[in-house]
Amino acid sequence: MGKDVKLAIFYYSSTGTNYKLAKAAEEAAKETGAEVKLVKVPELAPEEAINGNPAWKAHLEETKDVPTASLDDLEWADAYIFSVPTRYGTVPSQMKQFLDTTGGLWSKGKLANKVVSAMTSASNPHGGQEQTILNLYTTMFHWGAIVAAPGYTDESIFAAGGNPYGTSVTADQEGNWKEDVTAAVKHQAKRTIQVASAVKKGMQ
Ligand SMILES: Cc1cc2nc3c(=O)[nH]c(=O)nc-3n(C[C@H](O)[C@H](O)[C@H](O)COP(=O)(O)O)c2cc1C
Repeated sequence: MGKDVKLAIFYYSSTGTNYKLAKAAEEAAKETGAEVKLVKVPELAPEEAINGNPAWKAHLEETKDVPTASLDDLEWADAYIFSVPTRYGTVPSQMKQFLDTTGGLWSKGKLANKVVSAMTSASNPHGGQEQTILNLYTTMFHWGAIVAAPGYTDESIFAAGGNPYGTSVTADQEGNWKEDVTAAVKHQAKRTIQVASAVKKGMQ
């Protein structure tokens, strides 16, 4: 189903939850036969903030070999999945900084018709997950990308807390998930690829 699709998964994670979400999406995407890249956006926080949180420091060390996102990844892929933690109900500055470097691609129309969806995590069940995903999608609307939100297109979405905008998980301080959202992530990844494949064929 996805053999004709190139997917880039862009994530930011301080303590590992969004890395885990991104990895689950990567696994599902590979099952479709799609060509998949998993990339992290650069860390921007000062050393003292990172060193003050052992989980943050450990996660950065654990993922030091994950390739760093580039504008070429945006141009290369037909479809994107974004995964970011909720920060005061919105997108972390690390991801925003990456998005704010896309003006050159945008002005050449290179981001139009890319198929995208997004995921997030937060500490509280109503901590701003939906808002974060919608804020992320605002940029994608400006790109002329096609947002392939999961809606309620699969049973797994209900078991994952029922966020139709994109999979979200509530995670405690230790990173334990309050809901098992793996099936919803996998459905979302496959659906993003399925829509991307249809768009790509339709545009040819
Ligand atoms: C600066 C900051 C702001 C945050 N804002 C929220 C928030 O508005 N609502 C919420 O429920 N959790 C909030 N959190 C918690 C994170 O969303 C949560 O720890 C996230 O799941 C971590 O993801 P990660 O492990 O991928 O970094 C915040 C955390 C930080 C450090």
